[in-house]
Amino acid sequence: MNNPAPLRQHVESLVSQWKTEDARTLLEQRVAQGDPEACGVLAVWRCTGQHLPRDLDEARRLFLRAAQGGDAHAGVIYTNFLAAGVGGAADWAGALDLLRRRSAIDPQAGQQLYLLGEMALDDKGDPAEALPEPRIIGTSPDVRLFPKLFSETECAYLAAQAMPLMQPAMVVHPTTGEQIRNPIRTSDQAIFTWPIENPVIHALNRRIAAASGTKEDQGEALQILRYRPGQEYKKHLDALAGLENQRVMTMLVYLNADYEGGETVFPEADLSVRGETGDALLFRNLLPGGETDMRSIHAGLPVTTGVKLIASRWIRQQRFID
Ligand SMILES: O=C(O)CCC(=O)C(=O)O
Ligand SMILES: [Fe+2]
Repeated sequence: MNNPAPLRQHVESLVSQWKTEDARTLLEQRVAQGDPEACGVLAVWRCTGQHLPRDLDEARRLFLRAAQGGDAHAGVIYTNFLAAGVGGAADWAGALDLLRRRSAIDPQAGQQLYLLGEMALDDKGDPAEALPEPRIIGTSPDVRLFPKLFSETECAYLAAQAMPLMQPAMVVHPTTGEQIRNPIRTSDQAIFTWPIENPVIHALNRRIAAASGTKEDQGEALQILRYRPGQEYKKHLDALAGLENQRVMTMLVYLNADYEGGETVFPEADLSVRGETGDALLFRNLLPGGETDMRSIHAGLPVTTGVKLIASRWIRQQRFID
């Protein structure tokens, strides 16, 4: 009988001895024999680009095969890829169908179906009804606030999903492009990368895209930021020097309001914003000609009491592949 655990252990042990080629050959042999465990491991390698060139299409096929062989975790990732069109065409109806089937045994799937049922969505997962009209907060830079873009339930859901994933927030190093710790940004963050961007998070990303007049695939992964007392995001520009596909806009959604301090401020424009739960702040980081708008410099002031939670999405000029 096939016992999957030893394969994973064997592969890990080969990798730790720098025998990655042997591990890869073993996995590929087992994949050829239809071993779901091997499909699951290789899918993760293909998805992350660890040990093998990254290939999202191949990752998606392997997650499906692993799922068909009974790997529930691979099934979750496959559903997420299908909903968001990662590694192949999007199939929103197909993803909902998989969620429905899983909901019999997986409360997370049931919760997602409930939240999606509360949203008015079209057959692609886009908002089917008009979004709140934005209030213009400033014109240079362009800053607008969409009251209640997310419901209280959606905000609470994002916060709950993010909590177990919280890690110290990073910034991009200006010359190497690496993610580094920096006292400019002392909050914690959780990032909903593609494998964990479930259909609810995807539908919220589509709502952000619709409100900002952009395509969903221009957005970087949605991040949840948590600021405890004293934590802040010091003055910075979201546009980064040297990016070819620049961060044209930023959308911040306030997930709660029971804290003090923590305003989002634009010192050059003399603006200070404090959203209610579900309010979304959209601002432009670039001038119409594409250069960085230095007036878009902004900060999240230190929280003084309570905990501030926001969702943040940096939106690129064109399709963004992480
Ligand atoms: O926390 C805030 O209010 C600002 C967050 C921010 O600037 C960002 O996520 O880029
Ligand atoms: Fe920012």
